[in-house]
Amino acid sequence: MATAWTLPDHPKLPKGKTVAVVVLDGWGEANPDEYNCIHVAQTPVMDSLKNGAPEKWRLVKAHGTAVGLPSDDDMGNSEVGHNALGAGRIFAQGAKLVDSALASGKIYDGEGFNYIKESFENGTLHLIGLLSDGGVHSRLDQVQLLLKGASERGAKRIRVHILTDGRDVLDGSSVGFVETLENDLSQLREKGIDAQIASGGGRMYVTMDRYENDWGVVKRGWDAQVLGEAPHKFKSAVEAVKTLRAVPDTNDQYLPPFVIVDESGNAVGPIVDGDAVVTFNFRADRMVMLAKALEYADFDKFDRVRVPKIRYAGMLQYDGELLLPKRYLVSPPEIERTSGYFDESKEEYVEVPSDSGITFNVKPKMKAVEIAEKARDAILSGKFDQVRVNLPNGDMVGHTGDIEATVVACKAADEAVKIILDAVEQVGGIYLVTADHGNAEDMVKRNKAGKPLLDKSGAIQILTSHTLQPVPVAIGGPGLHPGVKFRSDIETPGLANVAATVMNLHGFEAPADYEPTLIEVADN
Ligand SMILES: O=C(O)[C@@H](CO)OP(=O)(O)O
Ligand SMILES: [Mn+2]
Ligand SMILES: [Mn+2]
Repeated sequence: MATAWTLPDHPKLPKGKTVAVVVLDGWGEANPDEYNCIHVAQTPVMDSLKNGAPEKWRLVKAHGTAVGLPSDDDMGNSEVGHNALGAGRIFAQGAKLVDSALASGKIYDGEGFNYIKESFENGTLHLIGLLSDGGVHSRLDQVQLLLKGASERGAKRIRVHILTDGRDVLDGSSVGFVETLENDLSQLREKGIDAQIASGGGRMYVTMDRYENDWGVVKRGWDAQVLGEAPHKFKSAVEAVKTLRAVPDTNDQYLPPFVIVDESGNAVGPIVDGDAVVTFNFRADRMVMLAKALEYADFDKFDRVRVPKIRYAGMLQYDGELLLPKRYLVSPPEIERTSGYFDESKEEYVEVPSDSGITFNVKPKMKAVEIAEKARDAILSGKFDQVRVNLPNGDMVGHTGDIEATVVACKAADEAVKIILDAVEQVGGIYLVTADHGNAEDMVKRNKAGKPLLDKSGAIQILTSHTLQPVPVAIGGPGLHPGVKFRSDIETPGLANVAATVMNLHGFEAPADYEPTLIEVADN
């Protein structure tokens, strides 16, 4: 059925104003202290927006159930935050869909599981993914349930290929996750199932690259997982992670690839013809490159050396347009009628490539100025009704855990906002500034009372991850109708309320099933 895209006119707000939607990545609101890099940094532009509270500045939820995650203990992330921003409604996201499918057992009735199950009799089941309870890309408890479910349904030989995290969870937590998994696998072995960890590596250095930034990352994983080859060989994964972490300047995110070998030095779990493979991340962006390597017959991104004939399924389908992978255990959320990409002839996408091969604390300003100048030019061109821009600094530098660098990053993002708002001013436009989730506003792990936690050596525990904090939404600009202000009757809005708000700023009413707009227009 053709979708009707026509929106009703807004009864009071005019059309034709250029609207700039600025999304600050990893920019939440938290108590001002020394671990709040946004507070420590000089951010005069964002500070002045905040002075517009409560009518022109407010907070919205960017985590948990407000963005379709299983619980309010789940921090926000880019995928779910941008989905809520674009969809204007709350759809259950990957994490939640997998939870439901596992709880109901439906995951085992689906086409995807039945497909891989064919290999259980004579082949090995390989599980590849991020070993963590971060809940951004994957969750350990889901892997544990899948191991149990698959072994109860005939998997006799299982190999797990782990990627250590340290980005959504504390650095150093890899050891505990590996110990937990080893314990589960040894229980399976007691039941006569040949189950072991076969390979591993840190997520940012092995396998989980994204946007085709560096295929070398995926190749390192391929060599270990498929070919059974890696520079480091260990008898056990606990030993591997402990030994590799002891090398100065290493961390969970960047552990080098390793394989587990048997008494004779042979890799215990290369992927061979007849095996089944499941990539257990539910989030797509950092698994889709491996999915291509596993599934495509024609593939020229690196030399795969040996391409095993396998039955492969993703936890979810990672790319709905490429239908990749063809088989998957759980169907991804069906998000329709979004305010996102729908007409190539009317939209232009510009990517300013990030520096590659560095950790962003080395260059915390990133390409903020370049990005802001592109946005400025787009606004000044008069060609676009809406210019949407993402400023990555707070998040990408926040993930490094480097507090000083994150302060520099926040200042750079603020300066970029200034360039964009100045352009809005020049064209008589409107701006809406928000963020997709928190990160830079809190760089330390805290106890329930909010006190920073110390590690054994008395140092603070650095928080590299996103947070549970709300994010700001600010509106303004010379084109904003003078009567527009934030409503006070929506008590706990979230990112999903932003889409209807933006539609109003363009002079339209949002579809009835969208989450309500944040603004009202006072008569004057
Ligand atoms: O880097 C990533 O993959 C995630 C954290 O795991 O961050 P974001 O959601 O901001 O992309
Ligand atoms: Mn983000
Ligand atoms: Mn992030």
